[in-house]
Amino acid sequence: MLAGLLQRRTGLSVARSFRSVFAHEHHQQRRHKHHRKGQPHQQQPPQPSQQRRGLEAGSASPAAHPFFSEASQWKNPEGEVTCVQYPANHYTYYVEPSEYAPSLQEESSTNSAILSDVHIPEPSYVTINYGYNVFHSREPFQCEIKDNPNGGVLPELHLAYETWGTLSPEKDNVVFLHTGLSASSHAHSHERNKTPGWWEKFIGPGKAIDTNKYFVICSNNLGGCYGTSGPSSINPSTNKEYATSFPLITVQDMIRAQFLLLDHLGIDKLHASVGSSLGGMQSLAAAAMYPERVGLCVSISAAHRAHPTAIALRYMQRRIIMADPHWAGGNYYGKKFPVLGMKHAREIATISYRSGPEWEKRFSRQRIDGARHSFMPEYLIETYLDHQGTTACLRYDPNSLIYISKAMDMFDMTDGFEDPTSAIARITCPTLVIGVQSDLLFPVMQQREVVQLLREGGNENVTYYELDALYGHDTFLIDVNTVGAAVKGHLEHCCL
Ligand SMILES: CC(=O)SCCNC(=O)CCNC(=O)[C@H](O)C(C)(C)COP(=O)(O)OP(=O)(O)OC[C@H]1O[C@@H](n2cnc3c(N)ncnc32)[C@H](O)[C@@H]1OP(=O)(O)O
Repeated sequence: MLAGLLQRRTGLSVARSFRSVFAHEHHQQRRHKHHRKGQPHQQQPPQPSQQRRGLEAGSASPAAHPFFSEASQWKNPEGEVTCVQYPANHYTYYVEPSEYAPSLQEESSTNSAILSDVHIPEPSYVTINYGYNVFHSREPFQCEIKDNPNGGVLPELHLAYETWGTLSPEKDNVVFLHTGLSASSHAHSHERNKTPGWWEKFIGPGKAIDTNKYFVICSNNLGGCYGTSGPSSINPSTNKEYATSFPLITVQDMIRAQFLLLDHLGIDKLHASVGSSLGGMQSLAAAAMYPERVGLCVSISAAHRAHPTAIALRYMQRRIIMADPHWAGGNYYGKKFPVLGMKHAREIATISYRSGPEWEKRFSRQRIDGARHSFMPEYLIETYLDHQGTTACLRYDPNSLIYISKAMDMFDMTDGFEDPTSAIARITCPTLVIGVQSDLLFPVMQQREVVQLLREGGNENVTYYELDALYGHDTFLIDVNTVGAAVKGHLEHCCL
Protein backbone atom coordinates (compact mmCIF):
# COMPACT_ATOMS: atom_id res chain seq x y z
CA MET A 1 0.00 0.00 0.00
CA LEU A 2 2.82 2.33 0.91
CA ALA A 3 4.55 1.50 -2.36
CA GLY A 4 1.37 2.28 -4.26
CA LEU A 5 1.04 5.56 -2.42
CA LEU A 6 4.62 6.43 -3.25
CA GLN A 7 4.12 5.49 -6.87
CA ARG A 8 1.22 7.90 -7.05
CA ARG A 9 3.26 10.56 -5.33
CA THR A 10 6.04 9.98 -7.83
CA GLY A 11 3.75 10.58 -10.78
CA LEU A 12 2.50 13.82 -9.28
CA SER A 13 5.96 14.95 -8.50
CA VAL A 14 7.24 14.28 -12.00
CA ALA A 15 4.46 16.30 -13.53
CA ARG A 16 5.06 19.18 -11.17
CA SER A 17 8.81 19.12 -11.62
CA PHE A 18 8.57 19.23 -15.38
CA ARG A 19 6.57 22.38 -15.28
CA SER A 20 9.55 24.07 -13.74
CA VAL A 21 11.94 22.39 -16.18
CA PHE A 22 9.99 23.75 -19.14
CA ALA A 23 9.89 27.18 -17.57
CA HIS A 24 13.65 26.97 -17.21
CA GLU A 25 14.08 25.97 -20.81
CA HIS A 26 11.96 28.77 -22.16
CA HIS A 27 13.91 31.18 -20.03
CA GLN A 28 17.08 29.79 -21.51
CA GLN A 29 15.82 30.12 -25.06
CA ARG A 30 14.82 33.70 -24.42
CA ARG A 31 18.29 34.30 -23.08
CA HIS A 32 19.92 32.90 -26.19
CA LYS A 33 17.62 34.91 -28.42
CA HIS A 34 18.36 38.07 -26.54
CA HIS A 35 22.10 37.55 -26.77
CA ARG A 36 22.05 37.03 -30.49
CA LYS A 37 19.67 39.80 -31.36
CA GLY A 38 20.84 41.60 -34.49
CA GLN A 39 24.22 39.87 -34.57
CA PRO A 40 23.82 36.26 -35.54
CA HIS A 41 27.17 34.52 -35.83
CA GLN A 42 29.10 37.65 -35.14
CA GLN A 43 31.37 38.48 -32.31
CA GLN A 44 29.73 40.22 -29.40
CA PRO A 45 31.01 43.53 -28.13
CA PRO A 46 32.91 43.29 -24.86
CA GLN A 47 30.64 42.88 -21.86
CA PRO A 48 30.79 45.71 -19.31
CA SER A 49 32.77 43.55 -16.89
CA GLN A 50 35.33 42.84 -19.58
CA GLN A 51 35.66 46.49 -20.48
CA ARG A 52 36.19 47.29 -16.84
CA ARG A 53 39.19 45.02 -16.80
CA GLY A 54 40.48 46.28 -20.11
CA LEU A 55 40.20 42.99 -21.96
CA GLU A 56 40.13 42.98 -25.71
CA ALA A 57 37.53 40.95 -27.46
CA GLY A 58 38.46 41.51 -31.03
CA SER A 59 41.76 39.81 -31.66
CA ALA A 60 40.50 36.42 -32.80
CA SER A 61 38.85 37.37 -36.05
CA PRO A 62 35.53 35.73 -35.20
CA ALA A 63 34.19 36.19 -38.69
CA ALA A 64 36.45 33.35 -39.73
CA HIS A 65 34.76 31.11 -37.18
CA PRO A 66 31.04 31.67 -37.43
CA PHE A 67 30.16 28.97 -34.93
CA PHE A 68 29.96 30.65 -31.57
CA SER A 69 27.37 33.33 -31.39
CA GLU A 70 27.82 34.59 -27.89
CA ALA A 71 30.34 34.93 -25.11
CA SER A 72 29.75 33.05 -21.91
CA GLN A 73 31.15 33.81 -18.52
CA TRP A 74 32.54 31.42 -15.98
CA LYS A 75 32.12 32.12 -12.31
CA ASN A 76 33.88 30.90 -9.22
CA PRO A 77 31.91 29.61 -6.21
CA GLU A 78 31.60 33.16 -4.92
CA GLY A 79 29.76 34.14 -8.08
CA GLU A 80 32.62 36.23 -9.42
CA VAL A 81 33.40 36.01 -13.10
CA THR A 82 36.77 34.32 -13.51
CA CYS A 83 36.78 33.55 -17.17
CA VAL A 84 35.10 34.59 -20.39
CA GLN A 85 34.64 32.35 -23.39
CA TYR A 86 34.48 34.36 -26.57
CA PRO A 87 32.84 33.54 -29.85
CA ALA A 88 34.65 31.67 -32.57
CA ASN A 89 36.81 29.49 -30.36
CA HIS A 90 38.58 32.54 -29.12
CA TYR A 91 39.16 32.16 -25.42
CA THR A 92 40.22 34.85 -23.02
CA TYR A 93 40.64 34.14 -19.35
CA TYR A 94 41.18 36.38 -16.44
CA VAL A 95 41.04 36.03 -12.71
CA GLU A 96 40.24 38.16 -9.72
CA PRO A 97 43.32 39.74 -8.12
CA SER A 98 41.91 39.31 -4.65
CA GLU A 99 41.36 35.57 -4.95
CA TYR A 100 44.03 34.33 -7.27
CA ALA A 101 47.67 34.75 -7.91
CA PRO A 102 49.10 36.02 -10.15
CA SER A 103 46.79 38.96 -10.12
CA LEU A 104 45.53 39.12 -13.68
CA GLN A 105 45.85 36.40 -16.27
CA GLU A 106 44.92 36.93 -19.83
CA GLU A 107 45.56 34.65 -22.72
CA SER A 108 43.80 34.04 -25.95
CA SER A 109 43.97 31.57 -28.74
CA THR A 110 42.51 31.41 -32.18
CA ASN A 111 41.99 27.72 -32.58
CA SER A 112 41.05 24.87 -30.36
CA ALA A 113 44.45 23.21 -30.66
CA ILE A 114 45.88 26.00 -28.56
CA LEU A 115 43.15 25.88 -25.96
CA SER A 116 45.37 23.82 -23.75
CA ASP A 117 47.54 26.89 -23.34
CA VAL A 118 44.91 28.70 -21.32
CA HIS A 119 46.37 29.88 -18.10
CA ILE A 120 44.15 29.78 -15.09
CA PRO A 121 45.37 28.91 -11.62
CA GLU A 122 43.41 26.41 -9.61
CA PRO A 123 40.22 27.69 -8.00
CA SER A 124 39.98 29.01 -4.52
CA TYR A 125 38.54 25.87 -2.91
CA VAL A 126 41.76 25.34 -1.02
CA THR A 127 42.08 28.80 0.46
CA ILE A 128 38.58 29.89 1.40
CA ASN A 129 36.88 28.57 4.50
CA TYR A 130 33.27 28.12 3.55
CA GLY A 131 32.11 28.10 7.17
CA TYR A 132 32.83 24.50 7.98
CA ASN A 133 34.41 22.99 11.10
CA VAL A 134 37.57 20.97 10.77
CA PHE A 135 38.41 17.92 12.83
CA HIS A 136 42.20 17.64 12.91
CA SER A 137 43.76 14.35 13.96
CA ARG A 138 47.52 14.48 14.42
CA GLU A 139 47.65 10.68 14.46
CA PRO A 140 48.88 9.04 11.23
CA PHE A 141 45.96 7.69 9.22
CA GLN A 142 46.58 4.29 7.65
CA CYS A 143 44.72 3.91 4.37
CA GLU A 144 43.52 0.51 3.35
CA ILE A 145 45.76 0.13 0.29
CA LYS A 146 49.29 -0.09 1.63
CA ASP A 147 50.96 -0.46 -1.76
CA ASN A 148 50.94 3.32 -2.03
CA PRO A 149 53.21 6.33 -1.44
CA ASN A 150 54.45 6.18 2.15
CA GLY A 151 52.76 2.81 2.66
CA GLY A 152 49.38 4.47 2.38
CA VAL A 153 49.91 6.45 5.58
CA LEU A 154 48.74 10.04 5.84
CA PRO A 155 50.82 11.85 8.48
CA GLU A 156 47.69 13.63 9.75
CA LEU A 157 44.01 13.91 8.92
CA HIS A 158 41.75 16.89 8.41
CA LEU A 159 38.02 16.33 8.05
CA ALA A 160 35.72 19.24 7.26
CA TYR A 161 32.17 18.95 8.56
CA GLU A 162 29.06 21.02 9.16
CA THR A 163 26.17 20.45 11.51
CA TRP A 164 22.52 21.46 11.81
CA GLY A 165 20.05 21.01 14.66
CA THR A 166 20.81 20.32 18.31
CA LEU A 167 22.67 17.36 19.74
CA SER A 168 20.56 15.71 22.45
CA PRO A 169 22.14 15.33 25.92
CA GLU A 170 22.26 11.55 25.30
CA LYS A 171 23.86 12.15 21.88
CA ASP A 172 21.40 9.70 20.39
CA ASN A 173 19.76 11.85 17.70
CA VAL A 174 22.56 12.03 15.14
CA VAL A 175 21.90 11.62 11.43
CA PHE A 176 25.14 11.32 9.48
CA LEU A 177 24.87 12.49 5.89
CA HIS A 178 27.41 11.04 3.45
CA THR A 179 27.98 13.09 0.31
CA GLY A 180 28.21 12.26 -3.36
CA LEU A 181 31.33 12.50 -5.48
CA SER A 182 31.99 16.21 -5.74
CA ALA A 183 29.88 17.69 -2.96
CA SER A 184 31.23 19.57 0.03
CA SER A 185 30.02 19.34 3.61
CA HIS A 186 27.68 22.23 2.85
CA ALA A 187 24.41 20.33 2.60
CA HIS A 188 22.34 23.18 4.03
CA SER A 189 22.76 26.89 4.72
CA HIS A 190 23.60 28.15 8.20
CA GLU A 191 24.74 31.27 9.99
CA ARG A 192 28.36 31.01 8.85
CA ASN A 193 27.49 30.18 5.25
CA LYS A 194 24.13 31.33 4.00
CA THR A 195 24.57 29.89 0.51
CA PRO A 196 21.95 27.16 -0.08
CA GLY A 197 23.48 23.71 0.35
CA TRP A 198 23.20 20.75 -2.00
CA TRP A 199 20.34 19.22 0.07
CA GLU A 200 18.85 22.54 1.12
CA LYS A 201 15.25 21.46 0.66
CA PHE A 202 15.73 18.14 2.43
CA ILE A 203 17.10 19.43 5.73
CA GLY A 204 15.47 21.79 8.22
CA PRO A 205 12.62 22.07 10.71
CA GLY A 206 9.86 19.66 9.64
CA LYS A 207 11.77 18.64 6.51
CA ALA A 208 12.84 15.16 5.39
CA ILE A 209 15.69 15.28 7.89
CA ASP A 210 13.96 17.24 10.61
CA THR A 211 16.37 19.48 12.51
CA ASN A 212 13.77 19.86 15.26
CA LYS A 213 14.47 16.21 16.00
CA TYR A 214 17.87 15.37 14.66
CA PHE A 215 21.42 16.62 14.85
CA VAL A 216 22.69 16.37 11.29
CA ILE A 217 26.39 16.00 10.51
CA CYS A 218 27.74 16.14 6.98
CA SER A 219 31.43 15.73 6.28
CA ASN A 220 33.45 16.36 3.17
CA ASN A 221 34.91 13.14 1.78
CA LEU A 222 38.48 12.04 2.39
CA GLY A 223 40.30 12.87 -0.84
CA GLY A 224 38.08 15.92 -1.43
CA CYS A 225 39.06 19.55 -1.66
CA TYR A 226 36.74 21.47 0.61
CA GLY A 227 38.73 21.30 3.82
CA THR A 228 39.27 17.54 4.14
CA SER A 229 42.65 15.93 3.49
CA GLY A 230 43.07 15.36 -0.22
CA PRO A 231 45.57 15.77 -3.05
CA SER A 232 45.40 19.58 -2.82
CA SER A 233 46.21 19.55 0.93
CA ILE A 234 49.68 20.36 2.17
CA ASN A 235 51.70 17.31 3.12
CA PRO A 236 53.31 18.32 6.45
CA SER A 237 56.31 16.11 5.65
CA THR A 238 57.19 18.07 2.50
CA ASN A 239 55.32 21.35 2.99
CA LYS A 240 53.95 20.96 -0.54
CA GLU A 241 50.63 19.76 -1.91
CA TYR A 242 50.38 15.99 -1.94
CA ALA A 243 49.17 16.01 -5.57
CA THR A 244 49.50 12.42 -6.80
CA SER A 245 51.67 11.44 -3.85
CA PHE A 246 48.37 11.31 -1.97
CA PRO A 247 47.65 7.62 -1.36
CA LEU A 248 44.88 5.81 -3.19
CA ILE A 249 41.86 5.85 -0.93
CA THR A 250 38.85 3.58 -0.63
CA VAL A 251 35.26 4.13 0.43
CA GLN A 252 36.12 2.19 3.58
CA ASP A 253 38.87 4.74 4.33
CA MET A 254 36.29 7.51 4.02
CA ILE A 255 34.09 5.72 6.56
CA ARG A 256 36.94 5.13 8.99
CA ALA A 257 37.77 8.85 8.85
CA GLN A 258 34.13 9.73 9.53
CA PHE A 259 33.98 7.44 12.54
CA LEU A 260 37.14 9.05 13.92
CA LEU A 261 35.20 12.30 13.75
CA LEU A 262 32.29 10.69 15.58
CA ASP A 263 34.70 9.42 18.24
CA HIS A 264 36.07 12.93 18.54
CA LEU A 265 32.54 14.28 19.02
CA GLY A 266 31.76 11.60 21.60
CA ILE A 267 29.00 10.05 19.51
CA ASP A 268 28.79 6.30 20.02
CA LYS A 269 25.83 5.47 17.83
CA LEU A 270 24.10 7.11 14.89
CA HIS A 271 20.35 7.31 14.75
CA ALA A 272 20.83 6.96 11.01
CA SER A 273 23.40 6.86 8.27
CA VAL A 274 22.02 8.50 5.11
CA GLY A 275 23.55 8.92 1.67
CA SER A 276 22.96 9.06 -2.06
CA SER A 277 25.18 7.93 -4.91
CA LEU A 278 28.72 7.63 -3.49
CA GLY A 279 27.07 8.65 -0.21
CA GLY A 280 24.68 5.69 -0.58
CA MET A 281 27.65 3.37 -1.06
CA GLN A 282 29.16 4.88 2.08
CA SER A 283 25.94 4.46 4.00
CA LEU A 284 25.91 0.73 3.25
CA ALA A 285 29.61 0.48 4.08
CA ALA A 286 29.13 2.31 7.40
CA ALA A 287 26.31 -0.03 8.43
CA ALA A 288 28.44 -3.05 7.49
CA MET A 289 31.67 -1.84 9.08
CA TYR A 290 30.12 -0.49 12.30
CA PRO A 291 26.85 -2.43 12.69
CA GLU A 292 26.70 -1.69 16.40
CA ARG A 293 27.02 2.06 15.77
CA VAL A 294 24.42 2.55 13.02
CA GLY A 295 20.75 2.53 14.02
CA LEU A 296 19.18 2.94 10.57
CA CYS A 297 20.59 2.91 7.07
CA VAL A 298 19.38 4.85 4.03
CA SER A 299 21.00 4.19 0.66
CA ILE A 300 19.68 6.17 -2.32
CA SER A 301 20.63 5.60 -5.96
CA ALA A 302 23.66 3.57 -4.93
CA ALA A 303 25.00 0.04 -5.06
CA HIS A 304 27.08 -2.46 -3.11
CA ARG A 305 29.60 -2.42 -5.95
CA ALA A 306 30.32 -0.23 -8.96
CA HIS A 307 28.73 -1.21 -12.26
CA PRO A 308 31.13 -1.67 -15.22
CA THR A 309 29.28 1.05 -17.16
CA ALA A 310 29.81 3.46 -14.28
CA ILE A 311 33.48 2.49 -14.11
CA ALA A 312 33.76 3.13 -17.86
CA LEU A 313 32.21 6.58 -17.54
CA ARG A 314 34.45 7.57 -14.65
CA TYR A 315 37.50 6.09 -16.37
CA MET A 316 36.84 8.39 -19.33
CA GLN A 317 36.50 11.40 -17.03
CA ARG A 318 39.84 10.63 -15.44
CA ARG A 319 41.50 10.04 -18.80
CA ILE A 320 40.22 13.32 -20.18
CA ILE A 321 41.56 15.25 -17.19
CA MET A 322 44.88 13.44 -17.37
CA ALA A 323 45.10 14.13 -21.12
CA ASP A 324 45.02 17.87 -20.46
CA PRO A 325 48.68 18.93 -20.65
CA HIS A 326 48.09 21.18 -17.65
CA TRP A 327 47.29 18.19 -15.48
CA ALA A 328 51.08 17.66 -15.57
CA GLY A 329 51.05 14.38 -13.70
CA GLY A 330 48.82 15.98 -11.09
CA ASN A 331 51.38 18.67 -10.22
CA TYR A 332 49.48 21.72 -11.39
CA TYR A 333 48.98 23.48 -8.07
CA GLY A 334 50.06 27.09 -8.35
CA LYS A 335 50.59 26.58 -12.07
CA LYS A 336 48.30 26.28 -15.07
CA PHE A 337 45.09 24.54 -14.18
CA PRO A 338 43.66 21.67 -16.32
CA VAL A 339 40.45 23.55 -16.84
CA LEU A 340 39.47 22.07 -20.17
CA GLY A 341 40.04 18.50 -19.05
CA MET A 342 37.86 19.22 -16.05
CA LYS A 343 35.19 20.89 -18.18
CA HIS A 344 34.91 17.96 -20.57
CA ALA A 345 35.01 15.46 -17.71
CA ARG A 346 32.07 17.29 -16.18
CA GLU A 347 30.21 17.14 -19.47
CA ILE A 348 30.58 13.36 -19.50
CA ALA A 349 29.52 13.25 -15.86
CA THR A 350 26.41 15.26 -16.68
CA ILE A 351 25.43 12.72 -19.34
CA SER A 352 25.56 10.06 -16.63
CA TYR A 353 23.70 12.16 -14.06
CA ARG A 354 20.53 12.88 -16.04
CA SER A 355 18.45 10.77 -18.42
CA GLY A 356 17.49 10.45 -22.06
CA PRO A 357 13.75 10.59 -21.28
CA GLU A 358 14.28 13.84 -19.37
CA TRP A 359 16.28 15.37 -22.20
CA GLU A 360 13.71 14.27 -24.76
CA LYS A 361 11.11 16.28 -22.85
CA ARG A 362 13.38 19.10 -21.89
CA PHE A 363 15.34 19.74 -25.09
CA SER A 364 14.18 17.26 -27.69
CA ARG A 365 16.04 18.22 -30.88
CA GLN A 366 15.67 21.94 -30.41
CA ARG A 367 18.51 24.12 -31.61
CA ILE A 368 19.59 27.65 -30.84
CA ASP A 369 17.32 29.90 -32.87
CA GLY A 370 18.91 30.64 -36.23
CA ALA A 371 22.03 28.56 -35.60
CA ARG A 372 23.82 27.23 -38.66
CA HIS A 373 24.90 23.62 -38.68
CA SER A 374 28.41 23.46 -37.34
CA PHE A 375 30.66 21.49 -35.06
CA MET A 376 30.08 23.92 -32.20
CA PRO A 377 27.22 23.74 -29.67
CA GLU A 378 24.05 24.14 -31.66
CA TYR A 379 21.44 21.80 -30.18
CA LEU A 380 20.12 22.80 -26.77
CA ILE A 381 21.44 19.57 -25.31
CA GLU A 382 24.89 20.60 -26.53
CA THR A 383 24.71 24.10 -25.11
CA TYR A 384 23.38 22.60 -21.89
CA LEU A 385 26.35 20.23 -21.57
CA ASP A 386 28.71 23.06 -22.45
CA HIS A 387 27.12 25.21 -19.75
CA GLN A 388 27.32 22.45 -17.14
CA GLY A 389 31.00 21.85 -17.91
CA THR A 390 31.78 25.53 -17.88
CA THR A 391 30.09 26.32 -14.60
CA ALA A 392 31.18 23.22 -12.71
CA CYS A 393 34.80 22.88 -13.79
CA LEU A 394 36.10 25.59 -11.48
CA ARG A 395 34.36 24.25 -8.40
CA TYR A 396 36.32 21.10 -7.79
CA ASP A 397 39.88 19.90 -7.74
CA PRO A 398 40.56 17.60 -10.73
CA ASN A 399 42.86 15.42 -8.62
CA SER A 400 40.10 14.99 -6.04
CA LEU A 401 37.77 13.88 -8.80
CA ILE A 402 40.38 11.39 -9.98
CA TYR A 403 40.95 9.95 -6.51
CA ILE A 404 37.35 9.80 -5.34
CA SER A 405 36.01 8.45 -8.62
CA LYS A 406 38.63 5.71 -8.41
CA ALA A 407 37.49 4.88 -4.88
CA MET A 408 33.95 4.49 -6.24
CA ASP A 409 35.18 2.15 -8.98
CA MET A 410 37.05 -0.01 -6.46
CA PHE A 411 34.07 -0.24 -4.11
CA ASP A 412 32.80 -3.80 -3.90
CA MET A 413 31.17 -5.18 -0.79
CA THR A 414 31.74 -8.68 -2.09
CA ASP A 415 35.48 -8.04 -2.15
CA GLY A 416 37.91 -6.03 -0.10
CA PHE A 417 36.07 -6.10 3.19
CA GLU A 418 37.66 -8.05 6.03
CA ASP A 419 35.11 -10.81 5.70
CA PRO A 420 33.89 -10.30 2.15
CA THR A 421 31.25 -12.98 1.97
CA SER A 422 29.28 -11.49 4.83
CA ALA A 423 29.81 -7.74 4.32
CA ILE A 424 26.20 -7.12 3.30
CA ALA A 425 24.96 -9.65 5.81
CA ARG A 426 26.50 -7.55 8.55
CA ILE A 427 23.92 -4.85 7.83
CA THR A 428 21.33 -5.81 10.37
CA CYS A 429 19.71 -2.43 11.00
CA PRO A 430 16.47 -1.38 9.31
CA THR A 431 17.51 -0.29 5.84
CA LEU A 432 15.81 1.85 3.21
CA VAL A 433 16.97 1.43 -0.38
CA ILE A 434 15.75 3.78 -3.10
CA GLY A 435 16.29 3.35 -6.83
CA VAL A 436 15.27 5.46 -9.81
CA GLN A 437 14.23 3.76 -13.02
CA SER A 438 15.89 6.34 -15.25
CA ASP A 439 19.28 6.18 -13.47
CA LEU A 440 22.09 5.35 -15.94
CA LEU A 441 24.92 5.44 -13.44
CA PHE A 442 23.42 3.20 -10.77
CA PRO A 443 20.76 1.24 -12.68
CA VAL A 444 17.82 -0.04 -10.63
CA MET A 445 18.91 -3.62 -11.02
CA GLN A 446 21.71 -2.72 -8.63
CA GLN A 447 19.39 -1.46 -5.92
CA ARG A 448 17.20 -4.55 -6.38
CA GLU A 449 20.31 -6.65 -5.96
CA VAL A 450 21.24 -4.84 -2.73
CA VAL A 451 17.76 -5.51 -1.38
CA GLN A 452 17.96 -9.16 -2.34
CA LEU A 453 21.39 -9.58 -0.71
CA LEU A 454 20.23 -7.83 2.46
CA ARG A 455 17.18 -10.07 2.71
CA GLU A 456 19.16 -13.22 1.91
CA GLY A 457 21.62 -12.14 4.61
CA GLY A 458 18.81 -12.25 7.15
CA ASN A 459 17.83 -8.59 7.41
CA GLU A 460 14.07 -8.64 7.90
CA ASN A 461 13.61 -4.91 7.93
CA VAL A 462 14.43 -3.80 4.39
CA THR A 463 12.26 -1.29 2.55
CA TYR A 464 12.63 -0.68 -1.16
CA TYR A 465 11.15 2.15 -3.21
CA GLU A 466 11.63 2.30 -6.95
CA LEU A 467 10.79 5.71 -8.36
CA ASP A 468 9.70 6.46 -11.91
CA ALA A 469 11.13 9.99 -11.85
CA LEU A 470 12.83 11.07 -15.07
CA TYR A 471 15.77 12.98 -13.64
CA GLY A 472 18.06 9.96 -13.69
CA HIS A 473 20.78 9.79 -11.10
CA ASP A 474 20.24 13.41 -10.01
CA THR A 475 16.69 12.63 -8.84
CA PHE A 476 18.03 12.55 -5.29
CA LEU A 477 19.00 16.21 -5.64
CA ILE A 478 15.77 17.34 -7.25
CA ASP A 479 12.75 15.28 -6.24
CA VAL A 480 12.21 16.29 -2.65
CA ASN A 481 8.59 15.11 -2.70
CA THR A 482 9.32 11.46 -3.30
CA VAL A 483 12.89 10.98 -2.08
CA GLY A 484 12.36 13.32 0.86
CA ALA A 485 9.08 11.67 1.90
CA ALA A 486 10.62 8.20 1.84
CA VAL A 487 13.65 9.31 3.89
CA LYS A 488 11.47 11.08 6.44
CA GLY A 489 9.24 8.04 6.80
CA HIS A 490 12.21 5.78 7.41
CA LEU A 491 13.94 8.06 9.91
CA GLU A 492 10.82 8.79 11.94
CA HIS A 493 8.52 5.79 11.65
CA CYS A 494 10.24 2.65 10.50
CA CYS A 495 10.80 1.27 13.98
CA LEU A 496 7.61 2.42 15.65
C1 LIG B 1 28.26 10.58 -8.67
C2 LIG B 1 27.94 11.11 -7.32
O1 LIG B 1 28.39 10.57 -6.34
S1 LIG B 1 26.95 12.45 -7.14
C3 LIG B 1 26.48 13.24 -8.61
C4 LIG B 1 25.60 14.31 -8.22
N1 LIG B 1 25.22 15.16 -9.30
C5 LIG B 1 25.81 16.32 -9.51
O2 LIG B 1 26.84 16.66 -8.98
C6 LIG B 1 25.11 17.23 -10.47
C7 LIG B 1 24.82 18.50 -9.80
N2 LIG B 1 23.68 19.11 -10.45
C8 LIG B 1 23.14 20.18 -9.95
O3 LIG B 1 23.65 20.70 -8.99
C9 LIG B 1 21.91 20.70 -10.63
O4 LIG B 1 22.01 22.09 -10.71
C10 LIG B 1 20.65 20.31 -9.86
C11 LIG B 1 20.48 18.80 -10.00
C12 LIG B 1 20.74 20.67 -8.39
C13 LIG B 1 19.45 21.06 -10.39
O5 LIG B 1 19.17 20.68 -11.70
P1 LIG B 1 18.18 21.59 -12.60
O6 LIG B 1 17.32 22.44 -11.73
O7 LIG B 1 17.50 20.69 -13.57
O8 LIG B 1 19.13 22.58 -13.32
P2 LIG B 1 20.33 22.20 -14.26
O9 LIG B 1 21.58 22.36 -13.46
O10 LIG B 1 20.12 20.94 -14.99
O11 LIG B 1 20.25 23.38 -15.34
C14 LIG B 1 20.19 24.71 -14.95
C15 LIG B 1 21.30 25.52 -15.58
O12 LIG B 1 21.50 25.09 -16.93
C16 LIG B 1 21.27 26.21 -17.80
N3 LIG B 1 20.64 25.68 -18.99
C17 LIG B 1 19.46 25.02 -19.08
N4 LIG B 1 19.25 24.67 -20.36
C18 LIG B 1 20.31 25.11 -21.08
C19 LIG B 1 20.67 25.05 -22.44
N5 LIG B 1 19.90 24.43 -23.35
N6 LIG B 1 21.82 25.61 -22.83
C20 LIG B 1 22.63 26.23 -21.93
N7 LIG B 1 22.35 26.31 -20.62
C21 LIG B 1 21.20 25.75 -20.20
C22 LIG B 1 20.36 27.13 -17.02
O13 LIG B 1 20.45 28.45 -17.51
C23 LIG B 1 20.93 27.00 -15.63
O14 LIG B 1 22.10 27.74 -15.56
P3 LIG B 1 22.65 28.29 -14.13
O15 LIG B 1 22.76 27.09 -13.20
O16 LIG B 1 23.97 28.88 -14.45
O17 LIG B 1 21.62 29.28 -13.67
